[in-house]
Amino acid sequence: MIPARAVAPERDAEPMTTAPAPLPALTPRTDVLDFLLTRRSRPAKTLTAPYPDRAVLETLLTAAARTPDHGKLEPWRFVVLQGAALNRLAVLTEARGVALGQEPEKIAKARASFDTAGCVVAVIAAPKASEKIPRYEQDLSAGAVCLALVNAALAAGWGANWLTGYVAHDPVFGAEALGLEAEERVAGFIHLGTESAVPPERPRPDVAALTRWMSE
Ligand SMILES: Cc1cc2nc3c(=O)[nH]c(=O)nc-3n(C[C@H](O)[C@H](O)[C@H](O)COP(=O)(O)O)c2cc1C
Repeated sequence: MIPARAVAPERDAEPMTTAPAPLPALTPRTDVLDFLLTRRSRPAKTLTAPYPDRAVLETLLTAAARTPDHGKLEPWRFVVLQGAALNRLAVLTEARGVALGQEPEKIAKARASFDTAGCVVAVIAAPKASEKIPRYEQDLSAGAVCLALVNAALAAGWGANWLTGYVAHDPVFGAEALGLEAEERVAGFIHLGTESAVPPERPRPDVAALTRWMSE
C-alpha cells in the first residue's frame, strides 16, 4: 500500500494574515490635551545639535504617518535630509532663487534655512490617481502629516518648525534637489533639532470669532 503523502491543506498555503492589534478604549489623556493646548513650534534658526538620530526619526515618521488618509492612498512620502544633502539643497536654493528672479534677501533667507539646518524632513505630497478621492483631499492629508510630524517631535522634546518658501513650490527644485515626480510637491520642510531658546507665545486665533454654532 502506498502511504498517503502528507499534503498540507490548501488553506495552509495561504499567506498568514494577522489581525491588527486591538486599540485601547478611549480614556481622558489630560497630559496629551495639555500638550495640544500649549504646543508651539520652535523657529528653525534656533534649532541646534544634537539632532534626532535615525531611530528617533523612524519613530517620529511612524507617528506622522498615522494620519487620516481618505481611501488609504498614502498620498505622501518622506525625504530625510542630513549632512551633505543639506549643503546641496542650500546651493540649489540660491541658484533657483536667482533663476526665478527672487529678491536677494529672500534668497539669502531661504539658503540659510538649509545652511544652518542639521536635520530636515521634506514631507512630499505624492497624489495618487483616483476617481474617488480628489487631489485636494490628498493634499490635505499631506498637510496633516506635516502637523503630525511637528507635534510628534515637540511631544518627544525636539524643536520642530514647518517651513516652505519658494523652493517648495518650484518643480525644477523638486526634481533636481529631491528627485520628485512631476505631480509631486513639497508640502513642508520640517526642521528638527534641539531647542536653544524657548520662544514667546504668539497671538492665537479668537476661536469664538471663527466658530459658528449651528444646531438647526
Ligand atoms: C504650509 C506652511 C508653510 C509655512 N512656511 C513658512 C515659511 O516658509 N517660513 C516661516 O517663517 N514660517 C512658515 N510657516 C509658519 C511656521 O511653521 C510657524 O513657525 C508656525 O506657524 C508656528 O505655529 P505654532 O506656533 O502654532 O507652532 C509655515 C506654516 C505652514 C502651515
